Amino acid sequence: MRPDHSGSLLGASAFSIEERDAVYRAISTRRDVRSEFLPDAIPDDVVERLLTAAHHAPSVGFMQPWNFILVRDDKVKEAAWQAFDRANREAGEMFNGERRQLYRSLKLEGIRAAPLSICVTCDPDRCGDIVLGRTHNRRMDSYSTVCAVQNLWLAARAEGVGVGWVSIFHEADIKEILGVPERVEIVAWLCVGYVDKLYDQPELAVKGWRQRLPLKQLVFSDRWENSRD
Ligand SMILES: Cc1cc2c(cc1C)N(C[C@H](O)[C@H](O)[C@H](O)COP(=O)(O)O)c1[nH]c(=O)[nH]c(=O)c1N2
Repeated sequence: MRPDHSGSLLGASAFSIEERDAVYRAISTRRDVRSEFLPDAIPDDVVERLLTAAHHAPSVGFMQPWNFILVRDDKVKEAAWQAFDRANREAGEMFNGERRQLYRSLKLEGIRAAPLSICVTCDPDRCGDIVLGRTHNRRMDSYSTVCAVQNLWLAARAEGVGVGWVSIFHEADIKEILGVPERVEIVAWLCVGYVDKLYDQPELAVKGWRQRLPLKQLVFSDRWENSRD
C-alpha cells in the first residue's frame, strides 16, 4: 500500500483567553490523588477520551510504544496492593527517625479505592530495533510513554477524574500479576476515579514532606550554573 501523503496543515493561532486559561487551569490544579476516590464507575466514553488523549502524546519516531491495561478486577487490584505494601515497607526502612515516621504516615496509593487502575507499559520493540530519534538514547521510548501518562492526567483533570501514579513496586511483581512480557517496561500504575475534592497544593507539600522549589532556582542562562549545585 502506498503511504498516505494527503495530510493538510491546520491554523496555529493562539487559543482564545478562555481556552488558554482552561489549559493552564488543568495544569495548575492537576493533583496526584491517593485516597479521595469516589466509588462511581467511570463511563466507557470518558475512559475512551482519556485513553485517546494519552494516545495523542508525542513519541520518539512516532513509535507509540504504549499499551494500557485496564484493571477493574478486585482480585487483581488486591494483588497489586500486596506488591505495593511489600515495597512500601522496604521503602519505609530507608528513612531514619522523624522522616521514617512521616513517611509511614503518608498515604501513597489508592489502588483498592479507585474503581479503575490503568497500567501503562512501554514496548521497546514496537517498531523494530532502529527507531528514529532513539538511536543515541534508548530511554526515549520510556520518556514518550511518560508523555502519554501526562496527557491522560491532564485530560482527567478536565473531566473531574482524579489520577494517582503509584510506582512503589518491584516491577517484576506487577509484570507477573498482569502477565506482562519480560521485555515490556511497566511505566505507571495509575489509580483512576472521580473525585469531589482536590488539594490546592501537592499533598506531599501539605503534609510537610517537601515543598515546591522556586522556579528561579532552576532556570539557567546559556550554561549550567555550578554555583547553584
Ligand atoms: C514518576 C512518578 C511516580 C510517582 C508519582 C509521580 C510521578 C511523576 N507520584 C506523585 C507525586 O508524589 C506527585 O506528583 C508530587 O508529589 C506532586 O504532587 P501533585 O502531582 O502536583 O499533586 C506518586 N505518588 C504517590 O503517592 N505514590 C507513588 O508511588 C508515586 N509515584
